[in-house]
Amino acid sequence: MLRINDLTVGHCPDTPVLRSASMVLPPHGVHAVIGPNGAGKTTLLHTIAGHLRPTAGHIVLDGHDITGIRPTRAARTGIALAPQGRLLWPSLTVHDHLAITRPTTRKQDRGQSWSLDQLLDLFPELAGRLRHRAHQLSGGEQQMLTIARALRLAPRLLLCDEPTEGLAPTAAARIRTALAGLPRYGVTVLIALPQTRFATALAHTVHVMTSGRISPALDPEIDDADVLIRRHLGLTTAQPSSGPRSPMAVAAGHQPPTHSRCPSSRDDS
Ligand SMILES: Nc1ncnc2c1ncn2[C@@H]1O[C@H](COP(=O)(O)OP(=O)(O)OP(=O)(O)O)[C@@H](O)[C@H]1O
Repeated sequence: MLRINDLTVGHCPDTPVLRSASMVLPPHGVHAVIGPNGAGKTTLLHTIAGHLRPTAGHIVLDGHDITGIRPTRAARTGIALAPQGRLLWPSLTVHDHLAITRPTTRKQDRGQSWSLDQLLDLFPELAGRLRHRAHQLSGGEQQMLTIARALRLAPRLLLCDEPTEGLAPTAAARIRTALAGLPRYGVTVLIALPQTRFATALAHTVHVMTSGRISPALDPEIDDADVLIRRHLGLTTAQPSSGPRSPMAVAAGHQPPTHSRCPSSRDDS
């Protein structure tokens, strides 16, 4: 469904965050990209969603080159983003969020259209909260609303950035169950996560991102995530006695790109 070839993109000129990153996502599954903070997961999702323009490489969705398209066109092409931090409108109610979000997807690119009732079937917790404002919701309910709002766009590809961030285990498990069910409705899901365990419990394929590069796909049913992460980092599988214990801990100290905030690379002129 999605093919990314040799993608290079950054936020600041001459400072790439992703460097020749490549990955292939088969359709109708849940796929995860995992990696430590600062590895570039959000940058990847935002580039697919059209918020950042790559300086090299290609993004191909169902055979169509969508490299560098604008966010509105990405939405029309069937891509929706459930962003990190949720970015809800605090003073609008749950009902408002779902009522004002409508598919802009071109008919031929549209995935399943989600009515309010269908979204409440997916997230029954929101049914009793329709008149509540977003800021009155729990973290788990806010995350459900974030995903529900993205589904209102009738996407074929849902990008989910750290959907369990800050959630209690029970709320995280609810989100996991909902995301795991989406391929049944024809939605392909790409999730960015810092933790290995959640990804391997949910995803059909897992990619590891470190220092702006993406590993080949790992099948969590067959492969051992820690082994893959170690291999990707160029470490031996043997555990050094005095070294860091977890591969993710190693990855966290594995030279994430460091640079100051600078204006976005998108040129809107
Ligand atoms: N708007 C921005 N301007 C400049 N640099 C940025 C901007 N957004 C992110 N970066 C930098 O890009 C790099 C990758 O960040 P990104 O958010 O993509 O990583 P991540 O893997 O999603 O991490 P996290 O889990 O912390 O969100 C980091 O070095 C970060 O500081």
